Amino acid sequence: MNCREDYLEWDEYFMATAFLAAKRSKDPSTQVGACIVNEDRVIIGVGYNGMPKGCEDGEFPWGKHSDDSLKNKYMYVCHAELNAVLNKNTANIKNCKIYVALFPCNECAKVIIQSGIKEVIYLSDKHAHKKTTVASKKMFDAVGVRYRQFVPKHSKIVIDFNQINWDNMNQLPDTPIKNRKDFE
Ligand SMILES: Nc1ccn([C@H]2C[C@H](O)[C@@H](COP(=O)(O)O)O2)c(=O)n1
Ligand SMILES: [Zn+2]
Repeated sequence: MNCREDYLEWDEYFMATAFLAAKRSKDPSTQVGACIVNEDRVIIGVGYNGMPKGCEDGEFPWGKHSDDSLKNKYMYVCHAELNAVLNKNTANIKNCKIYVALFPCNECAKVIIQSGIKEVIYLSDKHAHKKTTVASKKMFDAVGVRYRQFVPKHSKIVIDFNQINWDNMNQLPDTPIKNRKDFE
């Protein structure tokens, strides 16, 4: 039997991990995830955008259109990249890569640079026109942090919790069809 050919490539795997982390975000409008990977292709930190620990969701705003900036989320929310760096499980993250759904803002760019991350792989650059993004690129260019866009081969990666059961069943030729219904 030959090995599978439709397995995830490394970039897909790490970007998908970032997107899975984003599913934890409580931000009603934009959920962002980030995944930091070391030189051995080991994930050493994952994060998503959220309120700081202890800042209760009921007490802090998720809106963004109030004239009073204290009533908007931007004052409080921690970005996915920041959380991924803070969540790292190793002291040294020099020469790591960070996979992130959106191009990092200038504040995250500072954190990325200071932590020693050397490459940013992003999916969307939809805020390219904003000064925060221009500033990020200016800093990355100045210090030699590489950045490149990830172009997915598959627009969707489906996680089906039932699949593990189906695969096992398929390896058992005698399994009655009626039992397979339990896993549908
Ligand atoms: N690179 C980024 C960009 C944005 N975020 C977070 C910050 C907010 O929670 C949300 C953006 O909200 P929007 O202005 O689209 O309503 O995404 C991030 O974590 N990393
Ligand atoms: Zn940011």
